[in-house]
Amino acid sequence: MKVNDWLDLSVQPINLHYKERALKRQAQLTKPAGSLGRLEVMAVRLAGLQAVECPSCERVGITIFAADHGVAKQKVSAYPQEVTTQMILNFASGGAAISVLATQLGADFEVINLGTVTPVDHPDVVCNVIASSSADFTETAAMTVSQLESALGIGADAVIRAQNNGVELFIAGEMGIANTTAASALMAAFLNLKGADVAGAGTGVSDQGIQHKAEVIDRALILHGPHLTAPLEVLRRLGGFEIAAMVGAYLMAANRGIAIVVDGFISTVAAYIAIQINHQCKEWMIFGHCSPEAFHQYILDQLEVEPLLNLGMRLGEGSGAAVAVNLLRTACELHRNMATFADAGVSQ
Ligand SMILES: Cc1cc2ncn([C@H]3O[C@H](COP(=O)(O)O)[C@@H](O)[C@H]3O)c2cc1C
Ligand SMILES: O=C(O)c1cccnc1
Repeated sequence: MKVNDWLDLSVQPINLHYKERALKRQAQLTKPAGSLGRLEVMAVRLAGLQAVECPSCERVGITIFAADHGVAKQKVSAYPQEVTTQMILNFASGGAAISVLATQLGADFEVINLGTVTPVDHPDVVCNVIASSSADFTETAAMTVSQLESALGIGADAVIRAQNNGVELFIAGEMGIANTTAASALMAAFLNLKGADVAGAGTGVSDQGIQHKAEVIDRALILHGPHLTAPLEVLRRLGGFEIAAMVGAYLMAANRGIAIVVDGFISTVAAYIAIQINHQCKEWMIFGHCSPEAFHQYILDQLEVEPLLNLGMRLGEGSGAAVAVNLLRTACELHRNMATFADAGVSQ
């Protein structure tokens, strides 16, 4: 798909009939009205998304999009660039946090390498290499138009595969050393802010390191300034392959009608971009958690969404979203299995 085709991708409407039926069911369950709080809200929302009275979150699909960033050479991360490749191998061999969480959830788990400086060779890693890295956006655009199109398409294809495998809930995770700098730069461009407003600790850089990140972002904003207008052009200039793949995945999930659980800071920036392209796709997004990464809460506020969890998690990989699936499963179990007042002979 060409860049402009992404702007025309439709978003599937929510099924209001099933949402209404789920709401009526909730009213009949043996509890004071509203007493299960957001668990009720989530079950009803999922019913509208899945077009069933009793939704299910048993079939979860987790795809990790991984890529290196040219801006890493500006020393914006607490970790060296080769960690991207090392973690890809760790995802595939089961040792990463998201690998453990995916196993716990019984999720379909896929790792896609979109381009790393240190090549990856592992039978369980899907290699869709666009280039060895995105370009350093303090010097030039992070991606060419064709690289952006490839990345968006790789994300979308992952969702189509997940749907063909019967996935009910999709999580995009990311890995890419320096990607908090890219995510912060993207938000500065969208919200017309300065580096200092958006830069955070990422993997754990010092206060001085955060100041340096802010300066790197400011340099990029000056370089690309006049061109930072259309959302996909902002993404092309300041993003990265894995962030673009998440945008493509979210847009395709909304088009095909698959509920999404959004993860932390970087994923939320990708969700924000997808929403800038088509506001309706927000309906398909459940925000899993809030990361302590500076500025995550601000974006969630801008989007007027309330994440399910706030556990101080600042890992990425899709990990916060995966933990939130447990709550969604609980919401679905209660909705499906509680007795009604009539069944249990309880006075209403
Ligand atoms: C061992 C390790 C595992 C990770 N898993 C996710 N990230 C997270 O940290 C990176 C972003 O932070 P920054 O912008 O500071 O580089 C991303 O790759 C993100 O997913 C990790 C980072 C490390 C070091
Ligand atoms: O919130 C996140 O997703 C995050 C924060 C810091 C580093 N990596 C990921």
